[in-house]
Amino acid sequence: MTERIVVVAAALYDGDRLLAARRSAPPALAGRWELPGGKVESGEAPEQALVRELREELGVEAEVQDRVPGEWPLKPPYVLQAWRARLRPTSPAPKPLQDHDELRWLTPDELWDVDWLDQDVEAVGALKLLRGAGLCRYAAPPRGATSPNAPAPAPQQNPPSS
Ligand SMILES: Nc1nc2c([nH]c(=O)n2[C@H]2C[C@H](O)[C@@H](COP(=O)(O)OP(=O)(O)OP(=O)(O)O)O2)c(=O)[nH]1
Repeated sequence: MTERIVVVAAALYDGDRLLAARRSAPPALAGRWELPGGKVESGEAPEQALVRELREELGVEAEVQDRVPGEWPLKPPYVLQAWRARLRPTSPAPKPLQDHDELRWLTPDELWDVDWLDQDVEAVGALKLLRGAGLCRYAAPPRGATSPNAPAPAPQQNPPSS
């Protein structure tokens, strides 16, 4: 059986803004947006791989937090996993040093404004499953929509007074 190789991706937050990175290569993926990260190397823990990839690709020092529930198959033998992360207070700001040609910090309302890679649509949709204030506004895009916007949550109904 072929070995599975995990690609780790960061849901890197600054407050409630999520970092999206536009791929510059390979040609088939260039121009599409992803959560930055890369392949876990032999002997590496996923969290270590993510810190390394974020340092190499963006020049940042990141702290990896909790895992985003789920796992998304890529071209075999790769599978995508995502982790919530944030910048360490002393970290430089991210720059597109490797593999990317543009970065965007997306507010919750802008989350679906970029053309995510197919599996990232699933991964970004799963961010709503994370615990944490503000994140409950994230929702998966409607099926078939090309540039969906996450709907605002329904206003909370007050219970009827008796
Ligand atoms: N990093 C990353 N890769 C993703 C995502 N979604 C997705 O389909 N992929 C694909 C693109 C690539 O085919 C593969 C990861 O390759 P990569 O080029 O980022 O990995 P790497 O930095 O370790 O690359 P390399 O050493 O092989 O050059 O997974 C995502 O959100 N983040």
